[in-house]
Amino acid sequence: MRIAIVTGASSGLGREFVRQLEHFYRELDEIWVIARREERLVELKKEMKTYVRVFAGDMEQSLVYKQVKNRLENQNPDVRMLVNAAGFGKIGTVSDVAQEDKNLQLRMIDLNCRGLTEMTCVCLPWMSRGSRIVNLASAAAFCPQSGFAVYAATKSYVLSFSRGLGAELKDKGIWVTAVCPGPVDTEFFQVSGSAGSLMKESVMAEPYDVVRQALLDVREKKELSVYGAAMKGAEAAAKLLPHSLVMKAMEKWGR
Ligand SMILES: NC(=O)C1=CN([C@@H]2O[C@H](COP(=O)(O)OP(=O)(O)OC[C@H]3O[C@@H](n4cnc5c(N)ncnc54)[C@H](OP(=O)(O)O)[C@@H]3O)[C@@H](O)[C@H]2O)C=CC1
Ligand SMILES: N[C@@H](C=O)C(=O)O
Repeated sequence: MRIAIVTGASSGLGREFVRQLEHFYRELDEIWVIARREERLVELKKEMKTYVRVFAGDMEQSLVYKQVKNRLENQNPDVRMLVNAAGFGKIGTVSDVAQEDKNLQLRMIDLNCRGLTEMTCVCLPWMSRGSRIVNLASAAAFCPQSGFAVYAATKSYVLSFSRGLGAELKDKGIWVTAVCPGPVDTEFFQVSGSAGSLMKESVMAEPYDVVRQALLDVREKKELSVYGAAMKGAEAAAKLLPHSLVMKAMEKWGR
């Protein structure tokens, strides 16, 4: 049995991956979806032609990883693709965010870094030649960001982890792609707080376009998927210019 597993499938980019996977990978027998909001996952299941198996659980807790692992052990499927999309951010200085909720940034690190790593480790034994791992990093991974410091750091982790893991798995024929979008019009900003800058609003992308580009890049075994000219420019700027300069520009126009 060939399956794909998608975390963060109840909204935004994760949900869009599930929708488009059906068209990109017609040979899939099942898609396993993970998020806390079960009713959203059930809605998604109803609209899909492919069988969707729902795992409703909090990836900050251990139970859902055990449930996925048990199911993998029982069914012994071939995991053709893992999409790690579950994640969140919070706009604000480190001390402001901590004052509002002292655990929030620690939870962010837990989900964005530990959760993504744990789900990858759970799935890896069931992956084989040609399987893909797709990790949702962000353009925020390219350079530190004041006013979004913990989030940007978690996404740098995701980018670095994806590259290192990709190098480890190359000989096994398992390909890892880090997806690094700029702002995308999802519920992300309801959680993080408003994007609130003209610059961000002007480059806001649609989930459909970002995911379509990502799946094309995944097909081509690209290490990185960066959607749109603006974010390609941001990636180049972060490579070529001192980060202190990029950070100043971001502070002036970015938020
Ligand atoms: N939108 C943007 O501008 C960008 C987003 N990204 C990244 O893309 C990924 C997807 O974000 P996006 O789709 O935009 O945002 P959404 O807020 O729309 O989706 C986030 C998803 O993560 C799930 N999630 C959140 N917390 C948990 C948890 N504790 N356990 C299980 N699932 C959880 C949510 O499901 P539920 O609440 O039901 O649990 C939801 O399905 C994130 O990693 C984000 O950092 C990267 C660049 C840009
Ligand atoms: N890229 C977005 C988050 O990851 C943002 O710029 O807010």
